[in-house]
Amino acid sequence: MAGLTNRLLRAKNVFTSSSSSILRISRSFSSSSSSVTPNNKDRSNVHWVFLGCPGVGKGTYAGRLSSLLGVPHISTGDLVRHELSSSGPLSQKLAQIVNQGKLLSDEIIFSLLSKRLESKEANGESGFILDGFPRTIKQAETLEEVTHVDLVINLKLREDVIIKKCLGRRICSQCGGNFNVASIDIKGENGGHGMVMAPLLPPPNCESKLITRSDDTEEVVKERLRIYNEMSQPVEEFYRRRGKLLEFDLPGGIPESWPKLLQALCLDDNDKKQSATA
Ligand SMILES: Nc1ncnc2c1ncn2[C@@H]1O[C@H](COP(=O)(O)OP(=O)(O)O)[C@@H](O)[C@H]1O
Repeated sequence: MAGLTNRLLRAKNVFTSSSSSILRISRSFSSSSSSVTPNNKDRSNVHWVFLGCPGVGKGTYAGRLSSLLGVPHISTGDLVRHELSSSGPLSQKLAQIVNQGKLLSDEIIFSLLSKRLESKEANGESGFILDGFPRTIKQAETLEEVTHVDLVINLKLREDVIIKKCLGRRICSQCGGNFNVASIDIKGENGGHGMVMAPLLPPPNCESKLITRSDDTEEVVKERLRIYNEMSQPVEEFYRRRGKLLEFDLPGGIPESWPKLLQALCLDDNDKKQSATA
C-alpha cells in the first residue's frame, strides 16, 4: 500500500490539481485489481482497454463484451455526455471544448472517472472495460500507476469509412440506443479488400426520436481525427512496447467483425455457449 501511495504521490506532481481524484481512482481500482490474466481464465474480472479513432466502434464492441462477460463498460465519452446533459456549472464549459473536437483536461476526466469508479465500488462490480480512456500518454502513465491492465484492443478502420460512420451516427433521444444510418460499400481496388457495412437502423418506435451528436459534424470529426493522431496514437505505442496491444482490423460491420473479435480474444467458445442456451 505504501508503494502505491508513493507512486500516486509522484503522479500527483504531474496532475497537481487533480490529485484527490487520482487517489480516489486508485482506491476504486485497487479494490478490484487482480493478477495478470492473459489467457482470460477469470473472465468476469478482465482489465481491458479499447483504443481506436473516433467512430471506429469502441463503444459498440466494448458494450457487447461487457454484456457477454458481465464486466462494467466504462466510457469516458458517455460520462462526458452525461455531464453535458446536466445543467451543472461544468456543462457549458465542457460543451465548448467537446463541440470543437478538443480533448478535455486530464483534471476534468479524472474527476468524472473517479465518480464513476466510486459507484462501481459501491455496486460491488469487478473488472472493467475502458473505452475512450486513456487518450494521452499522461493518462496512460497514471493508469499504470493505479491499476493493472491485462490487454489493450486497438480497433482499426480506414479513415474514409470512419468519417462516413461518424456522420451516420444517430442516438434515440428517448431510449439512448445507438444507431447508424450510413450505408458503406467500398469496392476493393488493385487487389485490395472492399468493405461493406450495412446501416444499423432503429426500430420503428425510435425512428422519429433520432438525434445527432453535436460533435459529429464533418469539420469536428476531422479535427477529432487530427487530435487522435497527435495525442492518442502515441498511446498505442505505449502499450505496444509493454506487449499488451492487440491490433484488430475491423473486416466490416458487426456481423463480420463480432465473431472475428471473439476469436481474437479467445472468447468464441463463450459466445457459442451463450447462443446454445439462448
Ligand atoms: N480520456 C479523455 N480525455 C480527454 N477528453 C475526453 C476523454 N474521453 C472523452 N473525452 C471528451 O469527450 C468527447 C467524446 O468522447 P467519445 O465519445 O469517446 O468520442 P469518440 O467518438 O471521438 O471516440 C471527446 O471528443 C473529448 O472531448
